[in-house]
Amino acid sequence: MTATTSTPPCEPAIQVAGLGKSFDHNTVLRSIDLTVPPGTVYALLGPNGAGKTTVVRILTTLITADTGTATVLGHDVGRDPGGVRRDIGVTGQFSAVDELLTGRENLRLMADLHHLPRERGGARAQELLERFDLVAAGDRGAQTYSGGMKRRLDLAMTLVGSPELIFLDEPTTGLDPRSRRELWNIVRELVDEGVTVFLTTQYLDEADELADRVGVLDDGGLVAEGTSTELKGRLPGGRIEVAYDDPGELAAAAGSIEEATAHEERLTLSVPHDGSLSSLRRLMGRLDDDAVTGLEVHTPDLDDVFLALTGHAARKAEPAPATPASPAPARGAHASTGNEAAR
Ligand SMILES: Nc1ncnc2c1ncn2[C@@H]1O[C@H](COP(=O)(O)OP(=O)(O)OP(=O)(O)O)[C@@H](O)[C@H]1O
Repeated sequence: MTATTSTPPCEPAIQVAGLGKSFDHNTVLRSIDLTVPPGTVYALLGPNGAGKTTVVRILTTLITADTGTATVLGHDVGRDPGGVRRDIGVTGQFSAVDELLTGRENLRLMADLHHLPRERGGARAQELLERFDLVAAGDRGAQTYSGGMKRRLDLAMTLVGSPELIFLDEPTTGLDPRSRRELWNIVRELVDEGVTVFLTTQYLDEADELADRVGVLDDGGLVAEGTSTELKGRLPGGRIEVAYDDPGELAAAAGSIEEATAHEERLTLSVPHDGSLSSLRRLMGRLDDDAVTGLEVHTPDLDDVFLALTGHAARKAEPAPATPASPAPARGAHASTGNEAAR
């Protein structure tokens, strides 16, 4: 499957400026700005209640913003919601899968909603069952599926219409580690095919693994934005520890690398490091192979970044039971697929 690309290559897939939203007197989003280039993954990272789903709901035209502007694939979300809905796919926190139908029937239903001719719809369902490793289970009722299988089917249903941009709202919450990895691989494949992905997550490792850019949302404000490496690079504390056997060699190295600190008692040299491969390479080029006995890279992780930026911890991946705790809403409930948005 290849995503159709109607957006000119240089135009951002998503462009948001000054987006604000309040519910009654509760200000949920305060002037959010962000840009997502086509064919990339943007992760909106934040704890429960930060406002992530509200951003997704505005960008997918389910609700309107109070202030600011947003364009999605060139369509203004306020003036041309139909254009947005036509070109996107959305997989929400609650599954759109109808458990009374088989996997194949769910996919065919989506194909019907996209007005695919019958034969084409059948072929598309088969193609997606194969792609999502659901062929063996395709003719079984979806109520017999594991949490990971349901999530894969849900995403497959979103892809029936070959959207060029997909929104994934907390795609792996509640999945076990293996199912999370499977889903990550699927997301990577989609991006390789040119699909743009906007995902929300509470998981630092998910943002780290998947995203080209990460926006850190806390209490309705974007407190930082950048690549995962850039965000980590903002923190002091990244360093490379180089070990020696010979105090003379250590002293010589400390003399030649001015930003380094020698720890004579443990025979190590500590060199500040921004976490990039290039700075590691540069340092390696300056070390004497014969003198060095070991090397360790200490890099701050996104958890450190989050704590430093917000003053509180985000959530670490914690495998939950494979079956989602919440029942699936009836078909037609909000924010399950792009097609839902279109109805
Ligand atoms: N329709 C609504 N009416 C009133 N308040 C709402 C509504 N939708 C969201 N909120 C409030 O907005 C805030 C942000 O909610 P949102 O669902 O966007 O957060 P989130 O970051 O997606 O959280 P989670 O990770 O728990 O899904 C919360 O305080 C929530 O109670």
